[in-house]
This record gives sequence, structure tokens and C-alpha cells, in this order.
Amino acid sequence: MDKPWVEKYRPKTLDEIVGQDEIVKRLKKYVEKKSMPHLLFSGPPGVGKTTAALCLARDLFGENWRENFLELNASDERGIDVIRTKVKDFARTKPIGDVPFKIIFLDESDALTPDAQNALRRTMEKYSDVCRFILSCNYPSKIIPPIQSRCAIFRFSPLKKEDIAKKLKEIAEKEGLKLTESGLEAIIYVSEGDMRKAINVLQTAAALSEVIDDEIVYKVSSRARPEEVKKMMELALEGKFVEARDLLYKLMVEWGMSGEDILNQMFREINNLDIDERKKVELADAIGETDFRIVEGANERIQLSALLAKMALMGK
Ligand SMILES: Nc1ncnc2c1ncn2[C@@H]1O[C@H](COP(=O)(O)OP(=O)(O)OP(=O)(O)O)[C@@H](O)[C@H]1O
Repeated sequence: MDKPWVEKYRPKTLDEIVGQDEIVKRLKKYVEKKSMPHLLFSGPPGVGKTTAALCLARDLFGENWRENFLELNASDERGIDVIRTKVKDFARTKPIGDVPFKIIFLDESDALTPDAQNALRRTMEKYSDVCRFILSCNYPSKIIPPIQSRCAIFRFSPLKKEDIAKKLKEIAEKEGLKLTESGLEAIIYVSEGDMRKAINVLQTAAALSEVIDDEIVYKVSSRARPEEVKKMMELALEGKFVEARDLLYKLMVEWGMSGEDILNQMFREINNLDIDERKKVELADAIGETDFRIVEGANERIQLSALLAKMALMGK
């Protein structure tokens, strides 16, 4: 098996990062000045937080980057004591090269409890003359204010269509794949701004075929074509409950979609339906209700059929 493409094609310098332009610009300033504060990276998965930290380290430290960079994962390290010990060992030796500090990257820092974060804050203070911390998290609100106020905050956003397209085209070319326009659109649809997901879908599809079109993308990602989900919703709203439910079963059985996947796609299709604003509100509410019930453990098939029934009664 090939090396995972997310690793093989991970950018090595800040210049290779696609999108996140403002962030890259700010980080380059730190490289220029060889000086930076502690940083807090927040944002959804797979949009370049870890990559940006690695690229920053490479650009800043050059060939010595490995000696000057420590990566820890807050949810793997079995608590703050282990993190503290590792930081202490790492901070004991002087940075190698002409940059006066080392970098500690702490992934999933929002997995730490507030107490653990308080302990982390003290560790950050203790070693701040020799170490800069980069904390990565999905939600900055889960980081205690005293840490937030000690960090420069960087908010990473889901990647734009064009940015994902650029990267996928580059990989397809290097791997000798034919990525069709429909295939590219489909990967963009299923990955929802997450570059890791996009690259993984491309690699999984490439294991099955040299030509990547929408058919294969929806197959490997267990997603239905958006048109099919939309059609199911339209049938229900037109009062054709049985036809809508047949299509639902087809999505679940033939495409292997979970109830949660179907609801997510239905939610995304609301805006594409030709119904008035009030109906869209009712529909979003009904989908939310069904989602809650499924999360609580109710039968998916029954809940989704009931949702279609509700839509049939709701009408267009
Ligand atoms: N902006 C980007 N430019 C180029 N490649 C990217 C970008 N964002 C993500 N990638 C690709 O996706 C993979 C995953 O990205 P990364 O590990 O940086 O995500 P992350 O934001 O740290 O996510 P998580 O919060 O899940 O750790 C990388 O190996 C890289 O190949």
C-alpha cells in the first residue's frame, strides 16, 4: 500500500499551504523576525492547523527543525502530568541554531479539562523564555480565558472549493489519474471543506479506478448523489410518501448510508428546494428533531420514514 497521500502531499513550507492566506501571511512575519508569541490555532478538522505548525517550524529552524519541535496530542498523552514531564525534558536543552526558542505543538488541546489547562498555563509560563507553545483546537471557547489571552489567535476556516480543487488536481496529475470534472465536484461536495477528507476520498477511489468520476466518489464515500436526496425530499413534499420511502430504503441499502449521513445531506439540500422560507424553517426543525431521536438511539428506518411522512403532510 502506498504511503497515505495526506502525508505524501503534506505541504513542507508555508508557501505550499493552499488557502488560509491571512494566516500564512501572519506566520511568515514570525519567520522573518525569528520571533513569535504563543499561538492558538482553532478550526474544523483537516484544514491545515497541524500542517501550518510543521511548516512554520521548517521555515523557522531549517534543517534543525526536528530538534526544535515537539508534537504532543492532548488526548493521547494520558493527562497533564505526562505532558508536563515531556515539556520539561524538551525544554531542558537549548534550542539548536540561531532562533532563541523551541516550539511545542499541542494538538487537541480542547480535550484537556479546565484544571489541566490551568496546569498547562503554569507550564507555559515557566518555560516561556525557551519555548513557544502552539495550541490547536476545534473550538477556542473550550480554552480557558487566561490561556487565550496569552496567545495570538488564528482561526482556520473550512477550505474553499477552489483551494481543494487546486490540491486535488495537483495530486491527480502526479499520480497519473484522470480526475473528471464531475469527480472533482463530487469530492468537493462530500469533503465539506476538509482537505484531509478530500485527499483520502481521492486515494480510496484511485485504488479502484484510474478514472475518478462522480460515480466512484459517491460509492467510496457512502454518500448519495445530492440529486437523489433532493428527489426523495421533493417526492415527500409532493405527498408521494411511498415513492419517497422506497428511495430512502435504496439510499440506505444500496449506498450503505447511515441515518446520520442521510439527515446531514437532507439538511444541506434544504436551501436547494423550491419552497418558501417558512417551509424551510419547519423542515430544518423536523430534521433536527429526527437527528436528536436517532442520536438518542431510536430506530433509524422508522425515524426517517416518519420524517418523510411529516413532510408529506407538510406539503409544498
Ligand atoms: N491548507 C492546506 N493546504 C494544503 N494541504 C492541506 C491543507 N489543509 C490540510 N491539508 C492536507 O490535509 C492533511 C490534514 O491536515 P492537517 O493535519 O493540517 O489538519 P488539521 O487542521 O491539523 O486537522 P485536525 O484538527 O484534525 O488535526 C494534511 O496532511 C495535508 O495533506
